Amino acid sequence: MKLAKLCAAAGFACDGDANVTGFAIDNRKVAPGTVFGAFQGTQVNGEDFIPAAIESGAIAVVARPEATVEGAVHIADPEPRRAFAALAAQFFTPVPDHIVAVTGTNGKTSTVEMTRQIWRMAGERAASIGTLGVTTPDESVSTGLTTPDIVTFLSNLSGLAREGVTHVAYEASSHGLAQFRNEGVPVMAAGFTNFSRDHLDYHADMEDYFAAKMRLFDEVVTDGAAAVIWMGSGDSGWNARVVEHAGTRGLAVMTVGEQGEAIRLVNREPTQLGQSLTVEHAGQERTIDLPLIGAYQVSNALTAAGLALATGTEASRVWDAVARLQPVRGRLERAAIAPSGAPIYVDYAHTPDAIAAAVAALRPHVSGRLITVFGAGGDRDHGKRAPMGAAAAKASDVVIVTDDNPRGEDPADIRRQVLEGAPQAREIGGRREAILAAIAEAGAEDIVLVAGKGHETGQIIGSGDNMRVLPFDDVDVARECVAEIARGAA
Ligand SMILES: CC(=O)N[C@H]1[C@@H](OP(=O)(O)OP(=O)(O)OC[C@H]2O[C@@H](n3ccc(=O)[nH]c3=O)[C@H](O)[C@@H]2O)O[C@H](CO)[C@@H](O)[C@@H]1O[C@H](C)C(=O)N[C@@H](C)C(=O)N[C@H](CCC(=O)O)C(=O)O
Ligand SMILES: Nc1ncnc2c1ncn2[C@@H]1O[C@H](COP(=O)(O)OP(=O)(O)OP(=O)(O)O)[C@@H](O)[C@H]1O
Ligand SMILES: N[C@H](CCC[C@H](N)C(=O)O)C(=O)O
Ligand SMILES: [Mg+2]
Repeated sequence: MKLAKLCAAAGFACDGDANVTGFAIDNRKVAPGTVFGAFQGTQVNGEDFIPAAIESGAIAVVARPEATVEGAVHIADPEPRRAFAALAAQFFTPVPDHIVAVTGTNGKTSTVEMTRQIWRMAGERAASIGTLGVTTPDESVSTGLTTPDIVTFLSNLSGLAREGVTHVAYEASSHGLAQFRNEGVPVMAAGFTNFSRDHLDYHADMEDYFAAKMRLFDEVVTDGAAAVIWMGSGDSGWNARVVEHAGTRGLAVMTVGEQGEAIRLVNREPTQLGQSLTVEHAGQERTIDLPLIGAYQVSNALTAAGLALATGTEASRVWDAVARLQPVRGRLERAAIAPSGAPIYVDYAHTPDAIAAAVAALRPHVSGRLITVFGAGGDRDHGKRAPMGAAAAKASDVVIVTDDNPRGEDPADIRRQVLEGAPQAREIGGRREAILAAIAEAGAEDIVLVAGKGHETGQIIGSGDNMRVLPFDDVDVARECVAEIARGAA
């Protein structure tokens, strides 16, 4: 496509009859004919790479008006990331017809994954994009980030459309929203799970973090899109504020939950293998046996149901699918059974709220003690560490504080900060040793919860040039520890 035509389609004025061959935000990925996005980042200023990008064949550079661009067209915009997204979206077409996005502090991955499952069971060709990577009807590929960079995101979407995928649910992280990493495509429904402390290393405060998430409703979704918003019984006022944002934008608001109007959770009874839900939708009350444990998965499943309904999936098919949902990898996943008989669960809880939710999910199933093993990630929000400790200590019987991706920090320092919230907890630095100790001590009536890493397959040690990722998968390690204890006992 010619540059001028692309600009016009995106609402920019620019000259150029050169053919655009691609888009890049890293000068090392520029090939002849590329449009280069030069952004000021947290590590370096992308504008410093403009000459190198032009040297490699960039025909146009999207950058702030004050940046210097010589030898290529300067597409100047005070918000170059947004402008770049708008342009690139004209290039990577077509995209699937039914795109929905989910934001919130916890539950995004679970909700997009469940939305994908519901669509698939209803007979659609569906995919999801998020922390677990890109999951299509045929395969799953990791991207390394929850919300990939804009070029990867848009090229994935057009690639999915080429493969015949018609329905996509993607996870919109606050980083992704703040950096315009997921713009330009028609989003027909947006979901909101919940809001609580996280990422205050990146966002100035809770209001700033919330404002990043609200861009999804204020700006990213198409006019008239649906807004599927969880409204639980114990929610903080944040969810009501999302309803206000959606209303102001004129979106079709669907509230879901105990306080929901479109989908109302009337009752929830834990059963041995899941929970029995009474749900009211479109004037009809239904009982659904959800084959998953934990109140938090009910929120995610019903939000996913709302998104599927908002994209036109027939109600009876949606509710049938909810009753057949498969567990999401690393979210209350039962990894193994200890030789004593105690089940060992792996969960991705890495915020104070998520730890509280994971512990609460298991509590009704424990007749003995709940033994919780977890740590906090390095080079991330320090202020969430003590509250994570407190959340674990409040509702567990035994807490073991260990390591979780120390990155560039001293792991002992991170543990000390977590222990400030859980002074009675035990400290065992090595994650394998901690998991082994928990399983070894668990009796037949106990449950072990290993929180924080979920589906992750590595422990990140060091940063910058010294960063190493040591293979580490909580599910595998739990199984190995069980085998080791069984061997020792034999
Ligand atoms: C803090 C953060 O979000 N950083 C992300 C951001 O980097 P940045 O824009 O600050 O980039 P930078 O490294 O300063 O470089 C500035 C610009 O110069 C360019 N550059 C740089 C070097 C060079 O030689 N040439 C060049 O052109 C870069 O491509 C970039 O465009 O954009 C990059 C490209 O999209 C991301 O890879 C990078 O993620 C880093 C690795 C990261 O760890 N991000 C985490 C915190 C993150 O995004 N997490 C969220 C939230 C998870 C959740 O809660 O679900 C996620 O969505 O994954
Ligand atoms: N609706 C919810 N309410 C409270 N806690 C939840 C909810 N859903 C998930 N959690 C907790 O958060 C953890 C992470 O869930 P999930 O991966 O779905 O969230 P996420 O928003 O994608 O997280 P991330 O921001 O890291 O990508 C779960 O393992 C669970 O402990
Ligand atoms: N085990 C992880 C979870 C990280 C979740 C991710 N979404 C983030 O905060 O970037 C850690 O703290 O390292
Ligand atoms: Mg996620």
